[in-house]
Amino acid sequence: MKDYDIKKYTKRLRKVLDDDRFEHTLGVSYTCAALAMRYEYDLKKAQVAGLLHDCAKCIPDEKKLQLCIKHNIQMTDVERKTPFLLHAKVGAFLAMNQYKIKDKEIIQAIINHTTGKPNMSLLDKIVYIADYIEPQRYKAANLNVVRKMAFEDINLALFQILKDTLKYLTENGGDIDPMTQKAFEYYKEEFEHSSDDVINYIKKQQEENELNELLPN
Ligand SMILES: Nc1ncnc2c1ncn2[C@@H]1O[C@H](COP(=O)(O)OP(=O)(O)O)[C@@H](O)[C@H]1O
Repeated sequence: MKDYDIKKYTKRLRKVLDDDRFEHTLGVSYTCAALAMRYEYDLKKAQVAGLLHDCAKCIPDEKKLQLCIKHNIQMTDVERKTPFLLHAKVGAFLAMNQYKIKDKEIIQAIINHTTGKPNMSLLDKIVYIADYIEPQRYKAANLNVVRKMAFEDINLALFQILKDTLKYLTENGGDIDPMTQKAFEYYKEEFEHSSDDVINYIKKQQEENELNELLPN
């Protein structure tokens, strides 16, 4: 197994992230580890990917843009207009160059953690989902359902998060990176009956008397 110095990464992150982001980062890392246990993925790699996913989050937008130009990191039009999205690519760059991460799956998972993408790897899915469900999160739609679903059917949980994120972004205006829509379409095709699956899943939970308030009668 590769040697990842989790203590050292954590120490550095404590310095470069604000308090809330640091707490979120720890939550994501532990949730990644829990999902990795469930889906038999390498625990250390999942923890490291979770730990580093937001390592560029507290860099000001202007600086992120400069770093992309300086290091020839390709930007899409949406990223140029909405530079907070660049924390994913800049984070992957820092993971490689400052944290000396060489593992391609970890780097890819950092790149994909904000928008998702079609045909995500298991680690991509673990980080993307952990970012949404980690214990400190409280605002997103259907959180209780998705938290449980994530440990029962990872693809269904992924699909539901993509769907709820697109709904949230559409309702709240602003630019939407088309990659999330592409990811949604990809997984929608993969489960032709996925909407039914999600509704059936929620109904089952209702029958178990756990989540009564989530569906209209
Ligand atoms: N396709 C997209 N286009 C624009 N914004 C997006 C897209 N997907 C996700 N976001 C938004 O990007 C923001 C940052 O996401 P993320 O990287 O997960 O950081 P955070 O941990 O702050 O939520 C979130 O508010 C999310 O709603």
